[in-house]
Amino acid sequence: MASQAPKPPVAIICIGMAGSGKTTFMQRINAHLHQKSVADSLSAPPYVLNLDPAVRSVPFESNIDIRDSVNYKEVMKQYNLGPNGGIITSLNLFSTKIDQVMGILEKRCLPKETSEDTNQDSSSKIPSHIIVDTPGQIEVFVWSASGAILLSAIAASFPTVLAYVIDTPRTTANTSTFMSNMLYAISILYKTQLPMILVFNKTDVKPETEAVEWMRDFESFQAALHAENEAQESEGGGYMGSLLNSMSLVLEEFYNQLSVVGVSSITGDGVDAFFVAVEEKRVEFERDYAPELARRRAEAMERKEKMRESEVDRMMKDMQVSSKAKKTGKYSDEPETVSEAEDADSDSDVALDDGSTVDDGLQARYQKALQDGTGNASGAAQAAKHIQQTQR
Ligand SMILES: Nc1nc2c(ncn2[C@@H]2O[C@H](COP(=O)(O)OP(=O)(O)OP(=O)(O)O)[C@@H](O)[C@H]2O)c(=O)[nH]1
Repeated sequence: MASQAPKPPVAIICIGMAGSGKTTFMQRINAHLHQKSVADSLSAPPYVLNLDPAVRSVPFESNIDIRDSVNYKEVMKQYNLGPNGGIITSLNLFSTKIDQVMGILEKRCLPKETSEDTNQDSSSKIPSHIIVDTPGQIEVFVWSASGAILLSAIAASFPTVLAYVIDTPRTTANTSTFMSNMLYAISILYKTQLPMILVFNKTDVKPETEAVEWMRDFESFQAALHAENEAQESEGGGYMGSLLNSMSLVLEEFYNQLSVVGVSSITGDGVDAFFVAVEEKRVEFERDYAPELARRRAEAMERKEKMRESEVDRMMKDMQVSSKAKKTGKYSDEPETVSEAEDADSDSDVALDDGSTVDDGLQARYQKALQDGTGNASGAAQAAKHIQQTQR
């Protein structure tokens, strides 16, 4: 029986606010996938990318690390930049090497050409997941051109899922912090157009149940909001209260698009549920996102092709002008002498249906007028006769 071709790995991009626990979460899922690869011996360990140039040390080994190519401190010094400018510039420099990065990723992570040999050795195994750590300054990654280049390049080759890591105790401290974090997640979802999993981290400190309830049942969010207002003795919560109230209704649709899991990166609780959500999102990516990505890519290619064609047209016109100029030594199409103007006129004779030209037609009319000696010729013919006689 033919063995099933291995599926390409899912790329998990970990994003989240500074201190939400991205790096600890990465360490946890990395360890989980290493154990899995040893236990089932079907896949290679995960392929790990670190895209945070400013991190001092990471508690896991990366296969590709932005810090190997770009020295963040040196970038800041050389370009006289602050911390955020340094991160953006480092990402920009790294994104210029995206072809090489994707070349390595595709070589290491995509299934090899199928061979008859079913005794695959360990070197032919591919990882089941690619995991990517990103800078804590989300906006620097998500809203920068280089972040978009990196994300779209990965999503073009692999099913890609965003893991939005949330600090549960801090986010559920009050309704407005919770709402701000959800709005942030929405903006990332719409900016990246990739499937997203909300990872409520640090559940060993505070479980995710309250947050999930606020998402799934807007009445419970409104009850929490009401309780907060009462505690603060502000009736109805003023403008903020009514804004949060309306938001909770509007966001229902958004929440339905998300998978939500509670995880403790310290204890490992919820990691299995996270990988179940990743599989769901892989299916969603292939069903909904990949065709849309392919459509956008085809549109971009078409635009590029049209632009290239118009450039070629312009270039051809330029070349015609310059080859004519080469022959004549002149760079303008305007005739400069009378004989040139006559040449140009004769060049521009318009061909008629019977094979004659407009000029031929004029000649015929001219002849006819000459033969018509009875005096009933038209004014033009008489003028022509007169010219002929005077030229004798
Ligand atoms: N109790 C608890 N603490 C956690 C958990 N995950 C992370 N932390 C702690 O949260 C703090 C921040 O974790 P990091 O992993 O460095 O967070 P980060 O998002 O990578 O931070 P930046 O690199 O600054 O963006 C550390 O002190 C971690 O030990 C968790 O699941 N439970």
